[in-house]
Amino acid sequence: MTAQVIDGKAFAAKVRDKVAGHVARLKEENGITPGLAVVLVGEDPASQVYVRSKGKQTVEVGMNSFEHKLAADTAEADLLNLIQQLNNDPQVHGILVQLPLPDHLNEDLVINSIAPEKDVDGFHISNVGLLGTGQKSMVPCTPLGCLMMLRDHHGSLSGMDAVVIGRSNIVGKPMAQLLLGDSCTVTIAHSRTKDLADVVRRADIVVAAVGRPEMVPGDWIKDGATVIDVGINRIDAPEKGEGKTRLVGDVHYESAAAVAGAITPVPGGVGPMTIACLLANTVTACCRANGLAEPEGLTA
Ligand SMILES: Nc1nc(=O)c2c([nH]1)NC[C@@H]1CN(c3ccc(C(=O)N[C@@H](CCC(=O)O)C(=O)O)cc3)C=[N+]21
Repeated sequence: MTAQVIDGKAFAAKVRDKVAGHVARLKEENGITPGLAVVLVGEDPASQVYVRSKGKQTVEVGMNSFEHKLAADTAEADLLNLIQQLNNDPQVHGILVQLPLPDHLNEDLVINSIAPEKDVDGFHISNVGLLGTGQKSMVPCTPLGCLMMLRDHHGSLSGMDAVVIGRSNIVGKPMAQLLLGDSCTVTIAHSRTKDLADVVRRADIVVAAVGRPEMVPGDWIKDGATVIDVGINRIDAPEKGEGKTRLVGDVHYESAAAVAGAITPVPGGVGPMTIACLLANTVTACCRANGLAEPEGLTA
């Protein structure tokens, strides 16, 4: 089987169009402009590029973007103060603190100081608990984007065998919760899993989120399975010239695409959906904050 390519870039553009429509309606009918605040601590160049692209897309869908860049040696109390200000700012409906934070800052403490209803990353313990108990919450962007693509491709996921490789709080665990919520039989595999190849071979849906370049080979994939590749790994590409690099996923694309039923590429798969879902979560948060009906098809 040669896999159908699930075009995350095109899907993300559709999600952004929907978001833009809701933003326009909020402005026109309610006089409200959704706002997203992004906090970046430190000068990591990759993070800077990424924060810039989030800000640009936020403005493109008609929302307000508030960027806060803090020095790498910012004191924890100062960061907590800023978050408190954003929590209290009625113009700000979503708050994202770019991770990872410098070592001297307590990530859990910082994340849990964000007002849960403004936590558009869905990382606050309240949102984690709400998701785990099937209650309305803010859902982490990357798993939400993966779920949207899976639902779009399959319609119902009920009864399917899903294997999530990776157990991070950011992707693996919430992804498993979402799949369970859609009535999949879910296995969470990780670095200590015995016979990982056999576990993956049973899966109708494979979500790879480990951050190890091309670690899942095609011969682990069941014929016709759907493969969602969350990994974004930059590796050397001497074939492109000296010092050149390229992006690869956690899945070995060519060999997996030869057996899978459908697969997401890297780049152009999960990555663009993550940002689109961040915008979607911001609109959802804005509607909830104002007691308005929330947009359909943009939440889990
Ligand atoms: N609080 C927080 N929330 C995050 O969601 C978060 C974070 N911190 N820290 C950093 C990671 C990374 N991340 C990416 C999202 C999209 C692409 C993306 O769109 N990638 C493009 C390729 C971009 C390129 O060419 O480099 C693609 O896959 O097609 C990449 C990386 C979100 N993160």
